Amino acid sequence: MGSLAFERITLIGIGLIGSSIAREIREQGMAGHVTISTRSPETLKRAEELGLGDSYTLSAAEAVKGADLVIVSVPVGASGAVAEEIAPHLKPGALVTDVGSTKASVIAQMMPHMPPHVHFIPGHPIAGTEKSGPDAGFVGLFKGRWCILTPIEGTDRDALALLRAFWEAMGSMVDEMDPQHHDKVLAIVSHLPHIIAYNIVGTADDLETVTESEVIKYSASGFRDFTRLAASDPTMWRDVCLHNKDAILEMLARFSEDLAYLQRAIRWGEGDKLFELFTRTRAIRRSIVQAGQDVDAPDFGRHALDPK
Ligand SMILES: NC(=O)C1=CN([C@@H]2O[C@H](COP(=O)(O)OP(=O)(O)OC[C@H]3O[C@@H](n4cnc5c(N)ncnc54)[C@H](O)[C@@H]3O)[C@@H](O)[C@H]2O)C=CC1
Ligand SMILES: O=C(O)C(=O)Cc1ccc(O)cc1
Repeated sequence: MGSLAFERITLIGIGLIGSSIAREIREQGMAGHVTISTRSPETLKRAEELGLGDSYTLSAAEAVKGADLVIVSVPVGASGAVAEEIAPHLKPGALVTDVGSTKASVIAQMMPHMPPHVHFIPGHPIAGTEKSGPDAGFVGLFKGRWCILTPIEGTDRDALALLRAFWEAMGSMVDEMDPQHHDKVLAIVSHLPHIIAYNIVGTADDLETVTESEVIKYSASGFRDFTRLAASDPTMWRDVCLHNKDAILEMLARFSEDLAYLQRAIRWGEGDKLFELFTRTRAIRRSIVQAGQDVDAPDFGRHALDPK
């Protein structure tokens, strides 16, 4: 086993994120035994075919028995039901975490079920792709990416340090954040971009004159980047929208105001306003690239002409 090792790790949900964690655990020998549980028999069978764990069960309750670390990687809307099912079977001292894209709602759903003898620490790796399912995961997904932990007041320091070490072993950089703050930040940097992508691709699809011909034909342009995001998992993103409603609506209101400003500048031919905005945003892109936050995965919509 590797230097950071758990006797038994249980993964509930074995899609893109769960299976990437499983692959990394396997690669690094981080567990004596990995139990995998998921809702659908087909996905469980596929996880077994891929050899992602040591044992497989459709029962989340069975899966968590004796586990030292339980990682819940299901759509955020399913967190409460999973917590309710596993709670009575958790071993005293077990560390329970999740990877959900929203945090306040996951805490509200899971916390009431958590027995006092376990450590529940919510988390969110800021790493992913538009793909889903157990085949989509890969070793290295979390490398060099942030993972945000949103510990609840009174969280055991040793348990927190252990979860931090776990994500560092996954290759991530770890930050701690208040859950409400997390939800606001993620609303603008992740949730809105996806909503905008779903919207623009939907609009293009509604414009019947361009679909099935020009949209596909000329998609090697900016539109292509949007189609990647808009191909993301519908269940996952439905849940994100429903479970980070307030922060998303707040950011959408700001977005609409700023869009109206842009619309007005275009209508009135105010080139200086457009130029000023486009110059400011270009600087942001460059600072992200410089900070090493540009991603290496070939599928991330990067263009050959992007700044290095
Ligand atoms: N896809 C991404 O890029 C990222 C996703 N996340 C979060 O990670 C979580 C999982 O997302 P993905 O792995 O991408 O999704 P996925 O769709 O690839 O996998 C979801 C897994 O959850 C299982 N599942 C669904 N409902 C369930 C239930 N009620 N009980 C037990 N298992 C259930 C599915 O069978 C599947 O194994 C979500 O909460 C998402 O917000 C976090 C970071 C990035
Ligand atoms: O595919 C992309 O570009 C992403 O933004 C991946 C992603 C999706 C959801 C998250 O909560 C974190 C990362």
